[in-house]
Amino acid sequence: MNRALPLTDDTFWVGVNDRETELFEALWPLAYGVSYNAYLIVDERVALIDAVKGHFLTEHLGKIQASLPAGKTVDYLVINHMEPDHTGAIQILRKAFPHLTLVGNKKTLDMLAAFYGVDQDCLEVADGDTLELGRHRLQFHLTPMLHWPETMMTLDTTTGVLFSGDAFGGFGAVEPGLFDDEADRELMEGEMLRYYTNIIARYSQMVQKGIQKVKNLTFRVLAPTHGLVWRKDPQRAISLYDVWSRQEGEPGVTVAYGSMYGNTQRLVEAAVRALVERGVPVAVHDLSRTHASHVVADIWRRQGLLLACPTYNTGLFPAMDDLLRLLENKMLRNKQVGILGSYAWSGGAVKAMRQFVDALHLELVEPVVEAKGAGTAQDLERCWELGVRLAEAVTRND
Ligand SMILES: Cc1cc2nc3c(=O)[nH]c(=O)nc-3n(C[C@H](O)[C@H](O)[C@H](O)COP(=O)(O)O)c2cc1C
Repeated sequence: MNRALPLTDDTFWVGVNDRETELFEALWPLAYGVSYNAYLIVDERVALIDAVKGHFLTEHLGKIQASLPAGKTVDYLVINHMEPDHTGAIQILRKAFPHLTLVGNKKTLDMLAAFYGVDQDCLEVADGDTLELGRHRLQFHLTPMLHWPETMMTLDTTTGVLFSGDAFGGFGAVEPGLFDDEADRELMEGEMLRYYTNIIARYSQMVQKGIQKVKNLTFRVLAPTHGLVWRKDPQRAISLYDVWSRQEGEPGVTVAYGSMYGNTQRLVEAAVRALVERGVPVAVHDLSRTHASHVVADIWRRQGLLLACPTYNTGLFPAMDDLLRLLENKMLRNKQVGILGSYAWSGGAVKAMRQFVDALHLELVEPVVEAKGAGTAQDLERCWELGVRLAEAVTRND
């Protein structure tokens, strides 16, 4: 989208779509791109709410200039979040708008100095402070760890637009629709879950605190720094983040497995068959083929988890090791977990998966199956039984 889009009479989306970056944070694939949302409020004094990744400055500046009435400049840049995908263009923006004042809280200003050597023309704000632009009144709400320590939200109390920073954001470029009522909601909500699980999930408790804070605010449009702007149903975005941060899964099972030569895969198939025959929704991911960003999102979505891999050099198959470290870092909770593994002499993978389940206080669903090589008929029977038990576990509260 190469033009600014209005949210209200005098508030414009001046963000950009990024379809060039392959990996967000050099880690997470962007199959549908990502947007860096920035907003311009044109009043007696003009405020830019957040900016974009430095690489996209030309397009961003073009949109700002197209929205600025003749003779006006940008007076304030409100920094809700310091991550460089929103601040990378700050030094050039300061040159383009020489009277620009940078608005942030104490932690923002500390990071501004550290990231860009900027300590002039800054306005420090605290929780609840306001800034008058003329007709518009901005109110700042600190929301630490959503998703960095300095993150805050800015509420325009005049128009009821809540600029929420990374909170309630999602992956996915907004070219096919900036607003929730014009976009492919299913696709964008899937990308939102992937954003949540990959970027925000570790701070789920802080998300809960943020949601409590947001519930006390009066607003009608929710405008995050990535993904859709919610003007029709902002509560939908909040309820999605609410469910994800409480780690309430749907009644289904995500299977994450690794297998070099097919032995573990056969064990998995027996368990999956039992689940499918009981009508339990199952998503199966071969960790050697599917990027962890998708696997983690699916794990978050469902109540049940089946982990399966062979022993590799006395421990976990490396792709499983990576996945478990990620889940540990994201503080996975509230899952019912089954474990399967294959080995040839010492074993080790099953023990490590068990330790993971114990360390995260997840619920282990028995039987745990550790088969030697291809496994016996009894091993396959036990895998089937595990599938039955998992099905019971994830549907017992239905
Ligand atoms: C590189 C490599 C390392 C392995 N290390 C171990 C090991 O330390 N201990 C063990 O019991 N089995 C080990 N195995 C054997 C596998 O765990 C076993 O063959 C298993 O059945 C393979 O399952 P898969 O067909 O699902 O890949 C290793 C196999 C490979 C290829």
